[in-house]
Amino acid sequence: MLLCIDTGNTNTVFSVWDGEKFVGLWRISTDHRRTADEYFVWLSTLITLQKLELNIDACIISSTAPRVVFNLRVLCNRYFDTRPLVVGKPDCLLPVAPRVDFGTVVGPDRLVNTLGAFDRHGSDLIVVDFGTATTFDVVDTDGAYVGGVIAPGVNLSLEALHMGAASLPHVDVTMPAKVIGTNTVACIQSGIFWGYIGLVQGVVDKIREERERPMKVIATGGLAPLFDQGFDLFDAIEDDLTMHGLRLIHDYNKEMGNG
Ligand SMILES: Nc1ncnc2c1ncn2[C@@H]1O[C@H](COP(=O)(O)OP(=O)(O)OP(=O)(O)O)[C@@H](O)[C@H]1O
Ligand SMILES: CC(C)(CO)[C@@H](O)C(=O)NCCC(=O)O
Ligand SMILES: [K+]
Repeated sequence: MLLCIDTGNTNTVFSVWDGEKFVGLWRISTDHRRTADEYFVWLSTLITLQKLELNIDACIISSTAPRVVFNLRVLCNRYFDTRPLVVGKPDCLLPVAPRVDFGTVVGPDRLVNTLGAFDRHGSDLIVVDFGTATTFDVVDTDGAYVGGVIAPGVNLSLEALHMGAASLPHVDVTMPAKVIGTNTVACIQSGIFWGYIGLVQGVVDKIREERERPMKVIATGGLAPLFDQGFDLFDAIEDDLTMHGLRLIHDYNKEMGNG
């Protein structure tokens, strides 16, 4: 069975592919100080609680936080007796290479998302990920990542308002009933919600204009459903896109006789 690990800047998600489906999905906050032993105690407790019989014999990691990888590698070596594939490292093969400026290190989450989305939806895609950052990844006809857009994430923007302005409280994002807020919280919620609707719509339109062709929009990340309430922004929402991409990359490496 394959253990897939997706480390974002805020959360790290673990899931296991049993050969037919993903079993279990476990989320822990990202912290580079967490040791292999800590991960294992946490993970094995949850696996036991769910009465799952897991035989992990392969691991793949995507991490947007480079410092976290060391301890995740130790986890895979020590507790699962395997050498993990790490997306973005030279010894992890990708079905198609990204086409970006020389020397650019593309976020591994973006590479994984684009490969996952290309497998399910074919070419000419815009993948929108509502994570710590809100990213737009453009997928070309051959499935290659050819660039995109990085904007601050929704929760990061809310946090920044609270941090930077003494009288603004911390607010959770929701869809406000009206655009014009009549109290501070409603004003912030409106700014964030309608601001991001406008951001997504505007960026998608601009990308389509620049590419001069129709492009499907695939959304992923915890907040994607919130921004889809009746606005027709996305052709599909897939909460398992990153896990799907990780599994594909693992299978591809196996096919190529790598690891
Ligand atoms: N209504 C909501 N308001 C605030 N946060 C929400 C809401 N719904 C979901 N979330 C958050 O979305 C997150 C899940 O999203 P996701 O895993 O895509 O991104 P992340 O963990 O924040 O970022 P990263 O992947 O960069 O670490 C959860 O942390 C959850 O708290
Ligand atoms: C943009 C984030 C933070 C989104 O998770 C991540 O993909 C990242 O750190 N990327 C590196 C820079 C780039 O993708 O061009
Ligand atoms: K993510």
